[in-house]
Amino acid sequence: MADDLLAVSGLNTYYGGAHILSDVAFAIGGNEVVALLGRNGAGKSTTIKSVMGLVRPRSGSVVYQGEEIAGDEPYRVCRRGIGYVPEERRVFSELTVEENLEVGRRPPRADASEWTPERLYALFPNLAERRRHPAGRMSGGEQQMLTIARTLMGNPRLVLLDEPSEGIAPLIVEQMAMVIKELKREGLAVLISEQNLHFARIVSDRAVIIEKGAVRFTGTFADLDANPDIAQATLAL
Ligand SMILES: Nc1ncnc2c1ncn2[C@@H]1O[C@H](COP(=O)(O)OP(=O)(O)OP(=O)(O)O)[C@@H](O)[C@H]1O
Repeated sequence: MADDLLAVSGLNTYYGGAHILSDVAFAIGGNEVVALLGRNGAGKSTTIKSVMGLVRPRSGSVVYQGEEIAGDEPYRVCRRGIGYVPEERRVFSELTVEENLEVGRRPPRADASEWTPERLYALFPNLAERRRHPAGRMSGGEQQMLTIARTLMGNPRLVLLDEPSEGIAPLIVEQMAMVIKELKREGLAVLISEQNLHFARIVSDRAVIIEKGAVRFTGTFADLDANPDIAQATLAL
């Protein structure tokens, strides 16, 4: 659609000779939260990495704000306004929380209010308390929060979150859900890869289910509930 912020189509990605993504297609509207669901190894991370330019798709199209970006270098994709939070939390463990945030700082966008450390501390109170602590001493969930906050310091228009709730304490998962809802209120678009259907349902507008590297379902959670066989067959429930 013309008003899609991101439109992926016919995406085929290989690791060596292994054909991982087969004609993957989906779109994200300008202020939409879309959940990319699928079992372990379904191809969620590979899809996100293909959008981000971290793996180069062999064929297909990734159109962002009307421009083809498939195969662009990751730093170029980032400069266009796409923020990426990888599955493995990568904080600079020797640096403090506030120093980690500074590492992510990029110029503000003309059409949105700038993310500052103070705004981020309001959104992530745990980080505020630990702003002068080395990031490596925080819990896994707090490090995940810091990775998201650092990505927001880059003032992205679209955020790609790879399995943000994985291995995180329930209380932090709840905070994460609040954060994603806040990003939507701020006008951002979010693509979130998840195995946790419950979490995805709380935070997302729509679901895209991927199985063995191919999209099996695209629709709302109401559509998904109306077809319980799909979730049963494609998700680890
Ligand atoms: N660097 C790599 N080299 C070769 N094969 C890979 C590589 N990374 C992933 N794969 C394979 O590609 C397939 C898709 O993996 P991917 O990480 O995209 O899945 P996923 O849906 O994100 O699952 P997970 O929950 O495990 O992250 C899997 O079969 C995986 O083993």
